[in-house]
Amino acid sequence: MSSDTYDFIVVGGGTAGLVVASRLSEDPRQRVLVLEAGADTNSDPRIKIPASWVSLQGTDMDWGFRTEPQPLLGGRSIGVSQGKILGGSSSINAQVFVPCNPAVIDHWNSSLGNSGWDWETFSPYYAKAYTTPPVDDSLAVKLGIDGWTGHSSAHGPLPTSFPGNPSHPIRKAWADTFRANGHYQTQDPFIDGAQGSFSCLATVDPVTKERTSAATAYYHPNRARKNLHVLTNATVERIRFDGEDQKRATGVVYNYNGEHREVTCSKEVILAAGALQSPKVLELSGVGNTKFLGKHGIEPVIDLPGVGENLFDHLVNTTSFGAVDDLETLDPLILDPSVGEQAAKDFAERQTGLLTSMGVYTYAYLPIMEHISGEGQKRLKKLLQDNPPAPGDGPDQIRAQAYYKIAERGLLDPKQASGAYLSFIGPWGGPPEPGSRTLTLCVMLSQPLSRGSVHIGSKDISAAPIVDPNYLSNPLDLDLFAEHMLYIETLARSAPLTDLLKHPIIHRDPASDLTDLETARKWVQKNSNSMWHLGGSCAMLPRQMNGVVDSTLKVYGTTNLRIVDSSAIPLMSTANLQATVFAFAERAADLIKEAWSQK
Ligand SMILES: Cc1cc2nc3c(=O)[nH]c(=O)nc-3n(C[C@H](O)[C@H](O)[C@H](O)COP(=O)(O)OP(=O)(O)OC[C@H]3O[C@@H](n4cnc5c(N)ncnc54)[C@H](O)[C@@H]3O)c2cc1C
Repeated sequence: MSSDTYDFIVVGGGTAGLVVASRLSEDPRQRVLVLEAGADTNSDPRIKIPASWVSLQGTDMDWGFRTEPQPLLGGRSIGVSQGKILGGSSSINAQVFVPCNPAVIDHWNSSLGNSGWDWETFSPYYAKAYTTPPVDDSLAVKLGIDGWTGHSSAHGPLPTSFPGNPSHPIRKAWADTFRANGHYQTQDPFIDGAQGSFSCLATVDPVTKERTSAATAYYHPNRARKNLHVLTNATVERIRFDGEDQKRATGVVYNYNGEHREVTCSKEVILAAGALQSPKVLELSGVGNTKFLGKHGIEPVIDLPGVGENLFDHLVNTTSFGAVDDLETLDPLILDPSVGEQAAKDFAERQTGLLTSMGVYTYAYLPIMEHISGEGQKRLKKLLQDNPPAPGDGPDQIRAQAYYKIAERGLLDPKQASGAYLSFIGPWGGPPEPGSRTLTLCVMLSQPLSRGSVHIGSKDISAAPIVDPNYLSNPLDLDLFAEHMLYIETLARSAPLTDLLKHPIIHRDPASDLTDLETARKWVQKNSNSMWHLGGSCAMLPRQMNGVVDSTLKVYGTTNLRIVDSSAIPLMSTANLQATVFAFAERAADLIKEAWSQK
């Protein structure tokens, strides 16, 4: 297809971009162009093999961004990887596929003013995106999901599976430990993922055992469509507009192999460059805080002070324990080249073995209030009361007040998850110890109150954005996180999970032996890192809260520019983000189709 005018131009062929492009191009009359800065290197074995995900960071398939030094993380600047490849971050991520808690999605509507975005409307879009793997009764017992009263039945393009060794003892031990303490999830979390433990799905094909992604599931099967054109190695520099009060996006300027090109659209420009670069494309196009743009010599087109603000992320922290000698873990894969060779052979010839595992099998969404003393509960409540948002009726204050109310109602509620726990069968963040096995327990702070920003540092398209998530800047976040980390110590001593660990318990890093709140706070600051779940930087919020897109995902002040990726998500997911991004993009595609079928 050679045409310089398309109906739709999608900026960024990542997770959300490819979902939307594939759905819009189902109608052969719609001509859809996707411009992606990365290449289609999805056949690289490092992408395909589930266990290789860690080795992708820092390669040319990762934008390799880092944060500004974070004062509350001891001044560390930490890595915030983002996929630079067709498929975006879904092609380099850790492949965990878990849903958000329904109460969080309901807040998008009830507390954040996005009419029509609640669990009832949104949850069918998870099912539209992925396919559930077949599970018979005996497999359900091994996976620890035999107590589920309901299983989701989804038939979307994205194949998923319970990855790695289905009989791995962590699954049953995890399920039985949480059954014993009353926090076992009683049905598939995609049906009503309230809280509790579960064996998690992964974007790993149940047959080939290879990674699945937006590229393999949404683009590759449809690449023969004559009306879908995907151009890789094409970096969008800015969006062009015309019109007076309401701006119309007329097309984009992009760089292809060093050459500046332009392409126009008759219907919409759809921005899907991810949480760190959708704001960048807007700012380079003159959409953002006018005063800030002026400082960089960019002529303002639309004054939208919310662009690049409200950035959120999940911090993750871990404790690695010495595991019993016969536990299957990833340590030998890293330590012993002969194990690596055998694993490669098993994977290639039989699609079995250690390489089929990304290392994460189990999750638990837990409320902290149930696990701490009355004194601890009082202290957390007081911290919340002592750190209210700034008073006032400016848009930033109204937004901060809305998030604070959500925290008041949810974060300290014993029925709602404030942390997401997971196990990793190997060392996380450090090298393995020769001759020993490791089991790591990890926590993400589900709903931090701290917010940061991401902005351009200059007009130069090739310059990295300035990323400042402002981690732990709200004092409640630090203490909540520290309390969750302390609970890891309780879990490590709870049967039958504790039977998988060596006794007396060995903490791989002595500083992770958390005895009280103060040691836990120190460990949180020293050892927390990004879980790469960035979002919120072009949030779907009312304009009175400095939102960037309305509830149809249209950028304020424009007639035909939408944002469909993680940057538009207004309140972060309970745990990992990709399932929610896939569902969000599926809904976005329906909204766009609806809008144009009415015209
Ligand atoms: C290392 C890592 C591990 C993760 N692990 C998990 C996990 O296990 N489970 C989970 O649920 N989530 C995980 N995530 C998060 C999840 O993958 C992301 O939240 C989600 O994929 C983001 O989707 P997106 O569409 O917003 O952005 P992306 O998928 O990142 O897509 C943005 C695309 O836009 C392109 N682009 C950017 N700028 C331009 C431009 N100017 N012109 C053209 N193209 C451009 C990028 O190259 C990219 O392809 C992980 C993320 C990372 C990075």
